[in-house]
Amino acid sequence: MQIGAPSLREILRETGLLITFRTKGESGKMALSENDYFKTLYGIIEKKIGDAVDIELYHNKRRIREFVKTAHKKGTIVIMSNHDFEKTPSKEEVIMHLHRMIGLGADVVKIAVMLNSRTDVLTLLQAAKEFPSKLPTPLITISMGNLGKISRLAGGIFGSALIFAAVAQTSALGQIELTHLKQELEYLHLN
Ligand SMILES: O=C1C[C@@](O)(C(=O)O)C[C@@H](O)[C@@H]1O
Repeated sequence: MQIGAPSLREILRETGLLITFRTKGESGKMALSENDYFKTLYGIIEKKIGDAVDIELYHNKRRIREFVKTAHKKGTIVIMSNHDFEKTPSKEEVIMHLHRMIGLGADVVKIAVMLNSRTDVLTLLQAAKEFPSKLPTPLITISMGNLGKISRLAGGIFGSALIFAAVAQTSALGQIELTHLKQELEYLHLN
């Protein structure tokens, strides 16, 4: 059964709802023209479908800025995201991407990168730890891949504010199923 966002809103009640349209360019299912991408995002905030909306950093920067302003006027939180499905960039690059998102007005900044070695997990956690905690902007960092589960479980200790979990189907490598994640965090006292 598929549930549309408006009825999800009713089911979730007080629980925050983040709406994401993940484009093919960032490993989603559908490629959209730049116009259609922004049209979709504006539709989300005009209809106030969610409490927060995801916008991908790689789109047109002028349009991103305009969108963020409108989203704020409509009372929607903007999570800006960047995905690298091939590699983990250097710690400096990760931090630079996060700062770019802040510069574009993001309320929450998010980066998900693919790991190719154990060192990559450490690079990402280190970037999260070094990202200035004085900034009010919450940060989400994810290492994708099986070993990246460590970053999902321990990210909070290093400054990451949110964990993505799977309910029916995973949408990224290393994503943990929700009931397992809850149990593991409770068991490890990491929640
Ligand atoms: O932004 C995210 C998080 C994610 O990249 C993850 O690694 O859990 C998976 C994406 O589907 C989702 O949109």
